[in-house]
Amino acid sequence: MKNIVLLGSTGSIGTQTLDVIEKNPGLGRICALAARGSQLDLFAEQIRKYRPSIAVVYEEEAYWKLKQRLSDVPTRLLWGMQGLLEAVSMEEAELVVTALVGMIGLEPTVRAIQCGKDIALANKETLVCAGELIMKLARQKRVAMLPVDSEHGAIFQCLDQKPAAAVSSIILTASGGPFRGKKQEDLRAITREEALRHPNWVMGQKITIDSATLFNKGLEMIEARWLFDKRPEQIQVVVHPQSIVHSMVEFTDGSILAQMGTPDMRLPIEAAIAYPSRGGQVAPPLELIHCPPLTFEAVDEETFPAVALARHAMKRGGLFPAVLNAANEKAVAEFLQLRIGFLDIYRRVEEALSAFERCTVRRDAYTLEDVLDVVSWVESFWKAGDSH
Ligand SMILES: NC(=O)C1=CN([C@@H]2O[C@H](COP(=O)(O)OP(=O)(O)OC[C@H]3O[C@@H](n4cnc5c(N)ncnc54)[C@H](OP(=O)(O)O)[C@@H]3O)[C@@H](O)[C@H]2O)C=CC1
Ligand SMILES: CC(=O)[C@@H](O)[C@H](O)COP(=O)(O)O
Ligand SMILES: [Mn+2]
Repeated sequence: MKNIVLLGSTGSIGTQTLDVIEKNPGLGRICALAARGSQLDLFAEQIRKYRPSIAVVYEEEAYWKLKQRLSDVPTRLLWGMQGLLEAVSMEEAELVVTALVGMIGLEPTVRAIQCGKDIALANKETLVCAGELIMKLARQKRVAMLPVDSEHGAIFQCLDQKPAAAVSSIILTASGGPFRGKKQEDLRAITREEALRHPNWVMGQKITIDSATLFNKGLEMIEARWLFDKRPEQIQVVVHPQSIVHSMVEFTDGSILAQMGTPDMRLPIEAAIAYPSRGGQVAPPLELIHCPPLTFEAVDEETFPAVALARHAMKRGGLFPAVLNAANEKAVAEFLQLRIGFLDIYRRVEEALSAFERCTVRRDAYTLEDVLDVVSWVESFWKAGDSH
């Protein structure tokens, strides 16, 4: 039984994590919950049900509302970044599930590792922005980095106990998203609703748009590079529209190991929390006889330039992946607010990378503060773009 801090408990990964724990009573005990504060009814209900020692709501206004509503509950309520940092540092915590969305997860993840807590990592943006720094710290602190992202969970299982020198490449599978088979002209008038309709997974809005642009796969390439300590050239992507093979590892002898399962996030969530054991059945098993044919095809990088942009940032290294990620976060938020079109997401990320190229010298080593400065740099870059 692990004592778990769950950051982002009201989201898609957060609610599925709670479902996994409920279905496996021996797996874990919730000692802290955190959310932003946009779904106060659900968050209050979770606090009443799990009675964590600490509950954090990021927004101050939401905190005051919650404090009134939960005056009869012994849970300590906190707010803001300070609250998140306090939750991940709590003495009793053993495992932190990072299921919040975006770069906001960076500081709490770093603090959790500094405090020696194992990490079940869903929040891929943190590794994209600061993977080198985070993995180095995790090695120093002997902290386990357990991937929740379905592809990385699959690779983690394929790599188990294999010597690093025997691995030639990592093959990430991509569903291809809702617009697979379309050309650039078709993407010009894509609506928000069309982009939010993922063919295989029901997820939060930000990652669903990332899957539609294929930036999700770009971010996952960088996530895999750091999690599994591989060179950029060793990370490949193949489109697999059925999302049944969750990813693969190719070995030096040409043999490929794949991990398969129904497309249900409760499986990788459970594998991460239960590691090194395996939990009970939390999702419908894969019935091979009823599976659709499993197909594989190349990524159309001309129509979907996200993979090439991410590969460029990954090879460039240093703070470039943080720029890619921060610019993508801004662009997706604006697309969701109907302020920019679908193709503008690629344009804005590309412009941010080019502008960063012109204004900085390459720095291979960077600090957490440098990464946070990149967020401010992207903010200013954005404002300058808006005023043109
Ligand atoms: N959903 C999926 O199937 C998968 C998701 N991932 C990754 O997991 C992460 C979470 O994704 P997903 O669950 O889809 O996202 P959702 O948008 O569904 O949920 C995000 C969660 O984070 C919380 N949150 C957001 N900002 C803050 C903040 N500042 N402080 C505290 N909590 C905050 C939200 O709280 P509130 O409800 O109050 O806004 C919510 O609980 C992402 O990094 C995503 O890329 C990876 C693989 C699959
Ligand atoms: C479930 C999960 O891990 C998502 O990251 C998923 O992989 C998105 O699908 P795409 O392959 O379309 O990006
Ligand atoms: Mn994924």
